[in-house]
Amino acid sequence: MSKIVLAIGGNAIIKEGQKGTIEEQRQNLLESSKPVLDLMDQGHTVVITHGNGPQVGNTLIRGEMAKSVIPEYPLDVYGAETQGNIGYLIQQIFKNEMSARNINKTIATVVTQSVVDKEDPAFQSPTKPIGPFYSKEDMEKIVASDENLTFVEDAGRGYRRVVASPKPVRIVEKEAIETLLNNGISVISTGGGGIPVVENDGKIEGIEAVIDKDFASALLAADISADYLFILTGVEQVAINFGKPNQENLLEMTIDDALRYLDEGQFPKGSMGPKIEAAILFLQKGGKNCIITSIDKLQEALEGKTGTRIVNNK
Ligand SMILES: Nc1ncnc2c1ncn2[C@@H]1O[C@H](COP(=O)(O)OP(=O)(O)O)[C@@H](O)[C@H]1O
Ligand SMILES: NC(=O)OP(=O)(O)O
Repeated sequence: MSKIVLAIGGNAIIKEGQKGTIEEQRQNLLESSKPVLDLMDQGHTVVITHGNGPQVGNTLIRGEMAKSVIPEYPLDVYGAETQGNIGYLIQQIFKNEMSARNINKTIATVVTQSVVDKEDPAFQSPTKPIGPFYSKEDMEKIVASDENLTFVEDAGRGYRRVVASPKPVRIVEKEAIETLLNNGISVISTGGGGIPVVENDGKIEGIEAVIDKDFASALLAADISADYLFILTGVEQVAINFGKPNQENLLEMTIDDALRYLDEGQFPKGSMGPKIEAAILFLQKGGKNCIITSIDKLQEALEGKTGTRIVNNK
């Protein structure tokens, strides 16, 4: 049986066009839970990590809009809020579904911190899209009212606010996660890439950013010697010439292929790019199997029938 890290995108929990109500998120997570429960049922050890881009952006807006009556919090604390919120939904849905399917397992969420380098150049140039998608017109109105805000066009889906996204260098709760796994407990962790923290004089403290959950998941998967890292997103396979008439879906890609396609601009920075870079990171840290696919194709991808497997050079 395998140890499998499953990284679920924030955009799979709040889908394009949805407002992000709790009912919508519950329904999306319930649908996502079924293929994951199948893996647990087969005896695999599962770690679920998840994105928080839409959720942390919404929480930030909530804080900004309410600031005349209650204090605003820093972005790392909002990240922690989303870990609790999403972890709660996932563990409740999984617990209920496990009971219904007679899967005798325990699942728990670990509030997880990821150490970043305070000198990371990413603090000087925000790249991580968070929160809702805006039309160009609405985005321009927001920028006119607050010129400190930066937006980018996100993979043809509209404009989103961007914040700094430094690279994770260490998962603080790694040992706690391993201990739970070694005792047969399924774990939800590293939500939103982990709460960003920096080390100062031997102490850790929060810093305002949103970490890419695919990088943090790759780091965690390597740290715990996972057999598989699955990066689960909105497409069944990675493609070259994505969205064009000559689109070609890829079943397998070596590190060298991936680097060449990245150079060619086949994988945009705000969407597929970080996933490919995270896959390379996992392999370079000794990982063997990284597969990018959609959650409904999990089983077929594990069997090698679909998904895109990123592999070491041959
Ligand atoms: N070359 C590509 N191949 C496949 N999908 C791509 C490619 N380039 C961009 N995409 C888009 O990137 C999306 C994944 O990024 P995103 O939605 O930001 O991730 P997440 O699922 O983590 O929220 C895919 O669903 C697809 O729409
Ligand atoms: N933190 C993070 O990577 O979130 P998304 O997957 O929602 O972009």
